[in-house]
Amino acid sequence: MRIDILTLFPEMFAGVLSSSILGKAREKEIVDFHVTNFREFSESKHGTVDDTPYGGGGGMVLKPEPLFRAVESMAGEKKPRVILMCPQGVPYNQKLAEELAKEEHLVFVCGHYEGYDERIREHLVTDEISIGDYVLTGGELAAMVVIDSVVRLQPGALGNQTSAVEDSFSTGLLEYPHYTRPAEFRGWKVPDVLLSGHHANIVKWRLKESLRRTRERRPDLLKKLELTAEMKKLLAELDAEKKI
Ligand SMILES: NC(=O)c1ccc(NCc2cccc(O)c2)nc1
Repeated sequence: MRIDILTLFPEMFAGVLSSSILGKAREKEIVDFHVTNFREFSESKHGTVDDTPYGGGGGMVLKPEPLFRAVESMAGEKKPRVILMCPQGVPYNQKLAEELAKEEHLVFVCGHYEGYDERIREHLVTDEISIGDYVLTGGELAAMVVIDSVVRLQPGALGNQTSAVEDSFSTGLLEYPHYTRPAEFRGWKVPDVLLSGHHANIVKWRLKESLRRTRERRPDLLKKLELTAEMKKLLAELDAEKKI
């Protein structure tokens, strides 16, 4: 997978793209990152990339031509998904991460709050994505969030220890509680079932705890789920426990 990032602050990406899972994915050639300062594509000798808005008003607007030239310089044989990170975008979630993870080439456009010339939205960008209802100084941090969640889904990215399949959200439920050694820490014990070695009971306990946690913290997620018979049975058990 090739990922291009268009930004005025390329230095922001150095650490993130060379650390941890993203760094390893790059070394394993699972992903090929290219960070470009789109100021290099400005036609003016001063590298101007924004200008005052037609119709007056404060702030500056990002000019279309540097971004159009930058994207056109990197388009390969297939037209890439050109993603604009902005608060007005489609709310990002794991489902969209899984969709983007299937793409061969993604281009992220990271702009700053001044705003974008509408022709960028209308004729260059294929997707507008928001990572949440809040405003950041620029699209860079939002792009890093999307890139992280997409690259970790690439085959081979997580190594064989972990798998993205059991993640929260991939099952549609929140994760069950995790424990590791010691079996008792300051008097706080690991649930016996996890020490029992009884695999079927452990699987059942984990599903029940995921259901408990999801029902408590994110009932909205539970509503969206197609409940299996097993899940309905466990939810009924949780209800019965609550009544005791
Ligand atoms: N929630 C987000 O994904 C998000 C994305 C970007 C951003 N800031 C840059 C920007 C870019 C464009 C318009 C605009 O209004 C702000 N802030 C928040």
